[in-house]
Amino acid sequence: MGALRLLGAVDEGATLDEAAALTERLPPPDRARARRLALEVLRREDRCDLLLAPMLARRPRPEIMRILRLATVEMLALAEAPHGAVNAAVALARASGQKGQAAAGMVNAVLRKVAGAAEPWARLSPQKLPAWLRGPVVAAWGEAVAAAIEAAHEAGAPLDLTPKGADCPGEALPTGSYRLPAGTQVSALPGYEAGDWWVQDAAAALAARLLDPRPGERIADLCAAPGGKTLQLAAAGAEVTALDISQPRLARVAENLSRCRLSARLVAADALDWRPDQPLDAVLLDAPCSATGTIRRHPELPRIRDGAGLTELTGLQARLLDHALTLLKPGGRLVYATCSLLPAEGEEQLAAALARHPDLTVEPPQAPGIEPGWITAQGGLRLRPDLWPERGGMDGFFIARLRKTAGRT
Ligand SMILES: C[S@@+](CC[C@H](N)C(=O)[O-])C[C@H]1O[C@@H](n2cnc3c(N)ncnc32)[C@H](O)[C@@H]1O
Repeated sequence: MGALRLLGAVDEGATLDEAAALTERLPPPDRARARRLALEVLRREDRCDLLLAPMLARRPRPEIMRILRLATVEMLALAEAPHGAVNAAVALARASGQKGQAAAGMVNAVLRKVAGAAEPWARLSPQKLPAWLRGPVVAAWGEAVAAAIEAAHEAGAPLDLTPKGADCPGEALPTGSYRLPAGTQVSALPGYEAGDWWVQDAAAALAARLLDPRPGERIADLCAAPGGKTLQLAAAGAEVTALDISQPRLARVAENLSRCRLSARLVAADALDWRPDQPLDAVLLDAPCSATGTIRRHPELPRIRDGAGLTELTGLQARLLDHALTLLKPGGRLVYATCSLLPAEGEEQLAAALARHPDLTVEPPQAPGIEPGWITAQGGLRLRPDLWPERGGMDGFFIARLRKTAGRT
């Protein structure tokens, strides 16, 4: 029932995080299962619809369609017992208002067919990216990479941790993050209370690693919330100013710093209006973006976004980058990052910044575990969900380390 509420809210345009209040009253294990099921369905909606279409005389109303998809995913993707999934779906259909009684018979008949459809299900391809995103991805890396990204999106994301010091649960990754299976209960892991680590995707953790913060350096994290990168900078001993335009989101940075027993100066402000008292050694600019690199964790994103507003976003990214450069001392360094699969927010931003600022140079990404194939011709780092397939992938990111070589950029 909880998963259906979440899926209904996404159909209305909400993100899963925004819809979370709908399951707030459920006991924690039920709430976790509702979210997990909703994620698994959202990763396979198109696949469900393709399988179901020939089994349906006509497309049922949205609520019944959601019940059918949920039971299909339970049986065919999660290998749950058919009789339990079918009975639960029939009960949900019955409970769904006056027309539910009539729909219950159809739901029962269709799901019995679905239970025997493992072979056609396995032949269906993973859900395609929406056209506004697929076009630029295919143009940049080709059809095979787009298909591999789609497969990675369907597979979902493991849980990655960044260690504060040496101790961290999970399997060590070459880049310094630690990996645990998806669905691991974070608060039950050793070191949670002590703040020995924090949750952060392995790709996201590379932005601060490329900046290579040193003890005592004055560094600003200009778009800091919820704070994963601020924690990395503070753990390295830098004197960090963590800035975010959103006060509520900045409160999450404060919580995360407090759990990990780290400190930073917090500033709620528009980065475009902010200046430090003295020029900075380094700036981390993890700019607001389409977040299309995080679809493994937010599979509803392609459903509720249509690519509108991208021009405004890329304009803001360029203005933030230009402003960030003015905050650096001569010779200072800046890492620009976006969790995006769109070259317009990554490779093209870097090219445009280099054209606008002749005394800006790109420094090759240097950090343990970086593979040569991830480095672009211009010296940026292009990370995609289809990389590390044998390890469980990573989020999509573009990261570039820049050096301001002279006084003026
Ligand atoms: C990609 S998220 C940052 C994630 C963060 N760096 C981390 O690692 O946890 C982008 C952040 O930029 C903030 N933001 C957007 N526009 C901003 C602006 N003009 N000035 C400062 N922060 C801004 C948003 O509130 C959001 O928290």
